[in-house]
Amino acid sequence: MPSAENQQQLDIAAERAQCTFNPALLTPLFYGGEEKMRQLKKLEAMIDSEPVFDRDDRYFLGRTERFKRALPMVKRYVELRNEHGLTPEESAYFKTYIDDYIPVHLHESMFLPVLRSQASDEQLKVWGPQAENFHIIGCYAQTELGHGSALSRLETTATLDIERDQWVINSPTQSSAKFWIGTLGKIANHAAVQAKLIINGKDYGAHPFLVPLRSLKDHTPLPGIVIKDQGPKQGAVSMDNGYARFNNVRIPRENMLMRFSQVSREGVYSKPIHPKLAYGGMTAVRTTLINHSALSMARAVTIATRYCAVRRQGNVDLATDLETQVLDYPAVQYRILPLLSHAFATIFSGYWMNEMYAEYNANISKGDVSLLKDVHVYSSGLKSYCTKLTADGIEEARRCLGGHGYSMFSGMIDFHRQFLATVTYEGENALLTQQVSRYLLKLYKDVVRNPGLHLSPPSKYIVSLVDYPSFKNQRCGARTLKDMYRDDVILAAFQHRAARLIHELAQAEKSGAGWSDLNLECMRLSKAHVQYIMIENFVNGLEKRYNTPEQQKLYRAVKQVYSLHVFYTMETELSEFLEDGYFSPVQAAFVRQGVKDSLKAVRPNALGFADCFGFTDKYLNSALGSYDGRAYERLAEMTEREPLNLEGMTDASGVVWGYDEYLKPLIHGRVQPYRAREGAKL
Ligand SMILES: Cc1cc2nc3c(=O)[nH]c(=O)nc-3n(C[C@H](O)[C@H](O)[C@H](O)COP(=O)(O)OP(=O)(O)OC[C@H]3O[C@@H](n4cnc5c(N)ncnc54)[C@H](O)[C@@H]3O)c2cc1C
Repeated sequence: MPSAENQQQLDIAAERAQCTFNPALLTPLFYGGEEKMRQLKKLEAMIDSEPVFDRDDRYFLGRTERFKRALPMVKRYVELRNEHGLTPEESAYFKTYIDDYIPVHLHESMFLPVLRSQASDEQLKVWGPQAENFHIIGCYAQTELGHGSALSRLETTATLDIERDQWVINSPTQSSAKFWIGTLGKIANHAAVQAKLIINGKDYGAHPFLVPLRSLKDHTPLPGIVIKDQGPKQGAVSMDNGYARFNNVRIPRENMLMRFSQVSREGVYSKPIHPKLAYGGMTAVRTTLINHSALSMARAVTIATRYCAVRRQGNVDLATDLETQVLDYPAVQYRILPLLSHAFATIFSGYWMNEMYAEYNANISKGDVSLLKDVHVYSSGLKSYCTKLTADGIEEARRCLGGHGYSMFSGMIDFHRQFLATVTYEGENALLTQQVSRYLLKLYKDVVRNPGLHLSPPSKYIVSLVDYPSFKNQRCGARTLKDMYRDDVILAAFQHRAARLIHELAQAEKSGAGWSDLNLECMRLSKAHVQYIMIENFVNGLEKRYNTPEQQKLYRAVKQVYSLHVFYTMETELSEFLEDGYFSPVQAAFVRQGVKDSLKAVRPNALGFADCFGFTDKYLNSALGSYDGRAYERLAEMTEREPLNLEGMTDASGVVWGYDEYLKPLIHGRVQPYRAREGAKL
């Protein structure tokens, strides 16, 4: 009988042997295609060979140490980027792979996109090269202590001094201090500051201004600016999120970012062609957060699947005397395998969103804003849904690891803490659902007025509401469980549910409810609409990429994951399919059976799917989720590096620091014995 350690290797090998497809064929999907994958894998090898990015002792470090480690990483990252001429995409991947939120992250992910999209061509000519080369290191300063989501209530002001041709930046109150600004606390020397633009006492609302923060000569904060790191946080440990207040800080008029709105030398304001253009940078980041969600979910699934395949616990097989692999318990499968299906659903929607964003970007440079609303709404809806799904999913996957999931060595905790902030930044998730719903509601009203109105494909289903009496009588056509697997049946069900929720929101509004009273309706509707889009993107993406005769094995395997995603999502939202009679109780039972059948179908390939994401062991940094399945050995190896076990905290004979002073007196009875207080009951 093999030892538990050897059994783990046997188990992982047996899991690989039963996979019906070659996982390596799927890996390019998660890296943007074959060619890109090759490049990115080369990049990973380069990073792994650089000691400065070593992560072996990361879990033992506190905030100050992590920040100190991050600074050499920043310098080396920029050196390598320049030396190898990394593209923006490769640079972004570089920072993903080092897996620490280094303090210049926001310079490239937020400040530069804002600069590129909001500065005029002339401004970009001057600032662009300086920022690209990290002479200017920037941050994006929108949020204030008092207001984040309510942009119209920001208090920081930029008042035009026409005579001196300057803006005067002020934070008049404590609540107007900029807060939460990544890269601001210690590193940035410039900020793109959102401030209320004021000319001759007239407030034109928030606009972006380029404000120098620190001297380019010696990095000292400039006069009139109080600037600090804001303190410890749940995650983003190495990032210097910061606080800043401005007291009559003067910048040239030309430091207003003037691509979309301008102010002339005479103080004349010209407004943008579309008010939402000022927040273009946020849309770009929301789009990238969809792919980031997919990869983060995939990471959690990789660790959880591998560990649950080698962890044996409970029921014993009398023939082999082996306990059951925990991945064979339906209750474990039900918590892990749907997460795998969500990772696939999210990556397909990420590609869909990337394409839409690229088209929008190309159009906008020609002054065509026709895609702006779709891009804004779909990036908001998907960001809101996918980041929540992933934040919750990682935690669920961690819990599936039992006690060892609570150890940092599981590799689940550090990256999860970092991920958690995505539900809040770039638009608080619950609030984003209002924007999606408002848009759908408007489309509905427009299409009722004009049934011939052109609707973009993801919202075409709204037309079905025009003939409401017949919409009301729509019913799901599935007669058997097999019917329930049909794409037309599935899509019709999700379309009907979303359309019904639009109608209900419209009715609630008509009956006089204020917008604030409709928060829950908005959350429900946005989720329903996004779930529909994700399923449509999943099925389309799969057909587009893998439906050739040579790829049949792959196609069949991923199609089972697709079915799991569909049935699991339907089951989670079952009441919304049942409440207007669209599903019958029999069809609801089909859905539940579909979940069970899909779990069974996906189970043999679970490890193949975990492998297909292509994560390196270095990146996962997990004792439990490494490729070779040696979970117990790695867990024990990692404890060797725990500082409490090392010299300084434990002496050569194994005795802990402080023993003589604090423990010996207790153990040797040199502390007065316990005596109960008089009258106290024990
Ligand atoms: C790690 C991290 C990094 C960040 N980096 C940056 C950065 O670099 N630059 C920057 O400018 N900002 C940054 N932020 C700030 C972030 O963008 C804001 O925290 C976010 O926009 C939410 O705003 P808030 O904190 O004011 O929350 P609030 O708006 O106060 O929200 C609090 C609660 O109230 C609810 N709520 C608020 N308004 C409504 C409403 N009208 N209807 C219904 N519910 C409502 C919200 O849903 C939420 O649950 C960062 C935040 C974090 C956590």
